[in-house]
Amino acid sequence: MLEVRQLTKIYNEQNKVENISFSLQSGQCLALCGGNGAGKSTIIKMLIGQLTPTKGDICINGKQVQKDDKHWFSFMPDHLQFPPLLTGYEVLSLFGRWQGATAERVEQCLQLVGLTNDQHKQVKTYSKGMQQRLAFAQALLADAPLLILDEPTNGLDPYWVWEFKRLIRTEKEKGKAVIFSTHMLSIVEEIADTVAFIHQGQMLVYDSVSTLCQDGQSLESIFFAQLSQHMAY
Ligand SMILES: Nc1ncnc2c1ncn2[C@@H]1O[C@H](COP(=O)(O)OP(=O)(O)OP(=O)(O)O)[C@@H](O)[C@H]1O
Repeated sequence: MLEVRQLTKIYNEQNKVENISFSLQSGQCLALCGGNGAGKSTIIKMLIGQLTPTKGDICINGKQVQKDDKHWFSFMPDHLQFPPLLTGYEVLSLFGRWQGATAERVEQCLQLVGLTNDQHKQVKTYSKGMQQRLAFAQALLADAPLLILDEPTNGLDPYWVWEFKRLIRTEKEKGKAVIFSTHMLSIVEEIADTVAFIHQGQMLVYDSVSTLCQDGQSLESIFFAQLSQHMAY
């Protein structure tokens, strides 16, 4: 459903993301991995139309995506600032109104992320993990074919990381495609079908997780091996 070709953003000579190509089918999950400053958020910002690519194509079902064409994805940013005085329920209802979600869907999403009991508390009283779960609920509201999540497990405790993985599997079973960025490679091994390893704006590895890990190697050891090869030049 999604085809990305030669996606490039040149901020300046030192800071750039170049020639990123990948494809994604419905029901599949792609993880974007890489160190700090590798280029993951830049790729995501180009996908969601927040940054104009220097060059490259983004196509959905064979058609080039236009800058303001947003109905094909739901997005969870890495930092989502909520109005602090509103309750969780009020925040999600607002997002629901913008996205055309029903009141029932709002309640369903609050329940999926475990915030039903806290829905009438002001967001300023939420912990970091609770705010992160509210941001995830916001991305689940709409019925878009692709979920794009920027570091969705930041601040989640082990139980909610486990729940996040379960929810993503459910979205995949419903036919949703998922792209997420993360530093947590164990999560990638468990829920992603393909992985792109970005280093200094270049895609060093792009392959299926099962192929990469077929000899029992972990993604961590595979990526470190790639990194040391790359740094040796
Ligand atoms: N607006 C900008 N102007 C210039 N350079 C930028 C800009 N935004 C990001 N960069 C640079 O582009 C590169 C990629 O940054 P990006 O935020 O995409 O990395 P990331 O992989 O998401 O990092 P992290 O894991 O730390 O969030 C970095 O070198 C960064 O300094």
